[in-house]
Order: sequence, then C-alpha cells, then structure tokens
Amino acid sequence: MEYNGIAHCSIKRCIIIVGCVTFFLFVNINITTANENIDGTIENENIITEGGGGGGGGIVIENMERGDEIGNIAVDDSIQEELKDIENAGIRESDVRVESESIVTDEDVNSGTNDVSEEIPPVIIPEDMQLTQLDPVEVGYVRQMELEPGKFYDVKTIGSKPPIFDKNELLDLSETRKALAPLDGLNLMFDDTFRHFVDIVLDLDSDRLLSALEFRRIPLIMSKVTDWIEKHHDVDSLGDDVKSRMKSGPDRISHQVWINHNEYDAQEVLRNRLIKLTGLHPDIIKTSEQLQVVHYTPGGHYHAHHDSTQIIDGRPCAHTSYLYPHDPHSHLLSSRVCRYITVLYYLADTEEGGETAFPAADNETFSEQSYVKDNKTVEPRDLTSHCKDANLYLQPHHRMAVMWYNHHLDRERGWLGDRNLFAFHGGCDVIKGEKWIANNWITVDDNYEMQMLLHYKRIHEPQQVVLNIPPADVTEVTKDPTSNEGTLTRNDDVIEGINQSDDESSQGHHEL
Ligand SMILES: O=C(O)CCC(=O)C(=O)O
Ligand SMILES: [Fe+2]
Repeated sequence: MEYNGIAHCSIKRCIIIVGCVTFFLFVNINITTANENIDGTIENENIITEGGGGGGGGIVIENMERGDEIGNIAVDDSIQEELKDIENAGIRESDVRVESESIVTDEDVNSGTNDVSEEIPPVIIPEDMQLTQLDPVEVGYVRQMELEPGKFYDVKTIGSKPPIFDKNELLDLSETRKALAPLDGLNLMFDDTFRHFVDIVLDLDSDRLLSALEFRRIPLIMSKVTDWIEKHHDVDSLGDDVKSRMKSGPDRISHQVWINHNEYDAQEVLRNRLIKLTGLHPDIIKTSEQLQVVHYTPGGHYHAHHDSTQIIDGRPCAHTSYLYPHDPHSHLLSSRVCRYITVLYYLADTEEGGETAFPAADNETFSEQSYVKDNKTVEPRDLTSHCKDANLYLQPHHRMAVMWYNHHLDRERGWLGDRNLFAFHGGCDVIKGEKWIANNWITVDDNYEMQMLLHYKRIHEPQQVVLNIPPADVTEVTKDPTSNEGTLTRNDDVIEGINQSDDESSQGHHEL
C-alpha cells in the first residue's frame, strides 16, 4: 500500500524531531504508581499491577515501603530512592521525562532551562489520517453499512457511553477456531510453579528481588500469587485492595493465543471490513495487533478491566515504544497498551454464562456510589459475583461481533483523546459449555508522531516492525515454545523477537 505524500511530510518531520533535542524520552526507572481506578482517578502511593495482553485489570499493594516483602518480592531500593527524590522536589512523577539522557522536568521546561516547547509547532493531522468515531445516535439505533462491495450489515448501537455496537454475522471465523482447538491445553501457564515465574519470568534482572516494575507483570498469574500469599502471610495484615482482589480470585482464567496477521485468508477479509466499519486509515488497521483468540471453559472468566491504559505522560505505547531510538528492551517494563477500539468476535455459542459485561455502560451517574445496590456495596470488577449487576451484558452468540471505543475522540485534533471510563468491561464466568472469542484491538498512539513513525517503518523498514508487542505484564509461557512454530505467535515468541530485534528471521516480526 502506497503511502500518501502529506503523511510522508509529517513523518519526515517526526524523524527530525526524533533526531533533535525536542524529543522526550521517558524515564525508565518509573515505578508505575498510577493506579487506574474505575473512576479514572490515579492513586499515587500504591504499587500497582496493570493488566494488558488481554487488557487491564491488576492488583494494588497499598503503601509498600522499601524492604517490604511478599516472599521474595521486595520493593526495590533504587526505585524508592528515585521516588523520594522526586517527591522531595515537589514534582509529580508523571512530570519527569528524560531528554537527551538527562532528567528534565516540566519545571525546567517552564523556567526555560530546557526551553524546547516553543520550537514544536502544533501537529496538523492530515485529514485521511484523522480518527473518526461512529456516532451511536441512541441505543437501539441500527445503521446499514456496506462492509464489502454489495454486502450490507446491520450495525446496532447497544451502548452510547462508551459507543458500543453489535453486528451479527460479521465473519464466520469458525475455521480459525477449529484450527486452534487442538491447542487447548498447550498453554501450560498454570501448571508451572510460582517459583518458576518469579525466578525466570518475573525477575528480569535476576537480582532475586522483584522490583515494582517487575511486579507489574504479575496479574495474569494472579492465582499463583494469591495461593502463595495465602499460604505464607497473615492475610489480615494485607491492605483492603489486596484482600478484595484475593476474594474475587484470579483476574483471568482463560487460554489465549495470538495468530499471525496472515495466517488465515479470513483475516484479510476481516481487516477490509474493519477499514469500512471504522472509517479509519487502512494503515491503522494493518499495523494493529494480531488477532488474539481466547478460550474459556466452565469457571473461566476475565474480571472487569480496561483494554487500554490511561494516557500517562512519560509512558509510551507498547505498539510503538520499541521504535524509540534508545534501549529497545525498556518498553517491556514501562509501556502502556494503547487500544483505541476493541472488536470482539464470538466464535461459538456458549451454553450458559460467559457474558461480556459492561458494568458502567450508559450509567449517567457513574461513580463508585453507583455501585451501591440494595444497601450493599457491589464490587463491579468481580464478574464472578456481579455479572448481572452490570448495566449491559451480552450473551455470546456464534458469528456475533461487538465493537466499542476505549477512548474518546479529540475532535479538534482528530486524534485520540482520553480513555473512556465507561469502557470498563470483562467476561463473566462460563457456567456450561465453552466460550471462544477473538479480540481484534485497533491500536493508536496518542502521540501522533510515533504512530506515523510506525506507518513509515512498515513501508520502508518492514523488518523492524513488530505487530504484536506484548504489554509489560504479558507472561504467558508454554512448556514447549517451539511447537507450532510458524503458525502461531505466542507472547513469549514475541518477547524473543524483540530481544533479538536485529534478527530479521525472528518470529516476532511480521510483514503485511
Ligand atoms: O471474554 C469476554 O467477553 C471479554 C474478554 C476481554 O475483555 C478481553 O479479552 O480483553
Ligand atoms: Fe477486555
């Protein structure tokens, strides 16, 4: 696909900016204290884990001090020191960035020490790259859309906050599902011991301590952490957040695999329909994440979470962060998932349960208060207990798809706005039968220049483009990572791909 001239100009400027003084890199030592509450506020003194891979979720360990330990999970000294320095200087952590290897703050910038802001003209986003959003009009509204020449689909609004649409018969992906069925059981993440994860997967720098950054990788193996904490600790002494997380069990019980972009012809058809459906520039669809297929059996669920991380200064998007001209590994620990849209395909009927729930959808008075029902406080995140307390829930139906916007649209710029708090969602427990879904996340960097750099690279240096960057906490591990080589991209494959970013044959690289 040819790149258009206007965007080229912008890319050139982007590269100049990258090369010159005006490009802010982010602080890698960041302890990510941004706890994404469901109301979007950020708690600063907690160490949090944040979801991803399949979305958000996470746990909060309240007020951890240096030296605090959970088993061999200890709060890393250097991070505490960094935080203290920042705190003492009266500067919020999110205000700190690294510019040309030296730490600068917004204060420096404002006081002229590193006065670069004036040199950056506002970015004019060319019209064909601008983001759009389908107008929900109102719940129940149905629009006919021609997603393939001569083929019309009913697209129905089922939520307006966030805009949520469903469509029947969007694509029959059952062939894909059948092909994947034998993989059930291959993902042996839960069969490994927790120690294995601490030593090999989580303790990235092998210092026998789990730093806060490393700690962020935990949520997907939460059940093991919970078991461990229960066995070794006085549970009563833990913070309320931790206790509530432990009560609601693992955030997620499911198996998931990623499918290379070109694995099935159906994927090309699907991409073309999504270009029509979303009205987005084809390159945005083509550089988005690969399809993730998820399988749940009875008891399987995914507690409510956000698929996209809140925009936080200083943390780049995972899908572009490796393009920053600095340490290619750092993004693994400090990036965000930036998913403008979620398209979720149901690949099978589920006999009972397994609803996709949106606890906050169209809740006009959305706040923590709104979850007090019958004089009882409801923990909306816990979909095992509160599936049907959600404002909107959908029963999985084969061939149905649901799409929603995880971010608002900044209409003035035509680019990504804040995260939409109402997009909080999850998968309820499967009670009977199985649940098969596929996630198609449309990734967009709030930093337009970085998104353009990605498109530029896809055309001009495709070997450098990785289309399935795992967010920081993706820790899926298989016992035999070489099996099915060439057909499936699992997260650990991709991590390898990044670590060997000069190796073009690496599995993490996919050309379109
Ligand atoms: O299982 C579902 O219905 C929702 C899944 C989901 O939210 C996710 O994979 O991010
Ligand atoms: Fe999700």
